Amino acid sequence: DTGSAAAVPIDPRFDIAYVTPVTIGTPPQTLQLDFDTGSSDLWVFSSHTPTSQIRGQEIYTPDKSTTSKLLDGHTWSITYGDGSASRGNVYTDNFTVGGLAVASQAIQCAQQVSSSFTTEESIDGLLGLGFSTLNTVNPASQLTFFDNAKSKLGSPVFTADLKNKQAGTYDFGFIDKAKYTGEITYVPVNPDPGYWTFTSSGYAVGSGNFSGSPITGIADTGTSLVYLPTAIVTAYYRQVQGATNSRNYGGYVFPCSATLPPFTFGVGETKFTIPASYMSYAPVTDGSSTCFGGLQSSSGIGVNIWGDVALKAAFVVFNGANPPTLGWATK
Ligand SMILES: CC(C)(C)S(=O)(=O)N[C@@H](Cc1ccccc1)C(=O)N[C@@H](Cc1c[nH]c[nH+]1)C(=O)N[C@@H](CC1CCCCC1)C(O)(O)C(F)(F)C(=O)NCCN1CCOCC1
Repeated sequence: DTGSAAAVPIDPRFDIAYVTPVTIGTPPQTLQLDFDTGSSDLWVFSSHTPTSQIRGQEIYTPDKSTTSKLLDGHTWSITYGDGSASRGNVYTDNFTVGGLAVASQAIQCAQQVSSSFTTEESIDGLLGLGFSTLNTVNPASQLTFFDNAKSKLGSPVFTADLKNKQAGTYDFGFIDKAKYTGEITYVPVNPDPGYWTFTSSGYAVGSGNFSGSPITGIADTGTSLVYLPTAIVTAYYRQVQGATNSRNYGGYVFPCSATLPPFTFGVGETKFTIPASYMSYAPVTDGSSTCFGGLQSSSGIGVNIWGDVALKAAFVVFNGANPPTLGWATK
């Protein structure tokens, strides 16, 4: 079997996140989930979420599904890097993504979500595509959709083709040659503690020389920006007139009128260039002439993160074979 579904930016102005339609239960209930390779919980706004915490999101109502089953005594609780959090109980039910079906997928129903989830009306929940070791369900951790689907897939892979300010695609079980150019460069993945961790072969700022220093980080579709070591980030913003590291805004900002250099990163012998237009994330507040950079320092995070700003510049194969690998191709 295979599956293919659109990854739609939640905001047409800047790519903060992407959502993908999924169906849950019988008859099918459609929700828009944020596919996140940086976590491994599949959780949804639900009939168990207090109405005071719901603001326009679609919800999953297990009682309306003839195939839902309560996973008795199981609970979950997750906190993300940006401090947002959610927790609740667990059902199993039929689940499909782009025509690919899993019979009894663990569906984590939110009984509590933090305010940043309530205010993000376009996200009805998350679909974790990290390794199942990161799943937070107690007393028995649950498998991700990808791990449940793997045995039905022609090839144990999913691919991310995220795009700038337009809909991209998540494919499951096959690699679409029409979505990339040249050859796919595969690199090893360290699946501990549960992220798609790989090592980039180096970077260049603008037309500067390529520095071949290895950068270990995670490929994370659920993170908007790129977070790299401070030395790389300061080298980049040294080339941006008026750039400063703002404590007030929590990162590098610059005049929106500034000329930005592109940023190149290596995977094996292949070079990927993030165009300057991706490197300006958004005005710090609506209408401001100060813009927040798409490249920020990872020093406060503890891990380097290749988020959407970088992933949009490539076609990425998440190969769930044993051992897992990551494939990168230009497009
Ligand atoms: C708007 C912005 C300034 C660019 S932002 O940084 O706030 N963007 C958010 C994503 C977002 C989307 C839509 C609306 C609002 C926010 C962002 O990039 N958040 C990262 C920031 C970060 C990462 N690290 C440090 N800071 C994050 O938490 N991403 C997680 C998924 C997000 C969570 C909020 C809602 C959207 C999806 C993540 O899963 O990708 C993660 F990997 F960063 C993470 O936190 N993974 C949780 C890993 N745990 C380990 C223990 O076991 C359980 C799982």
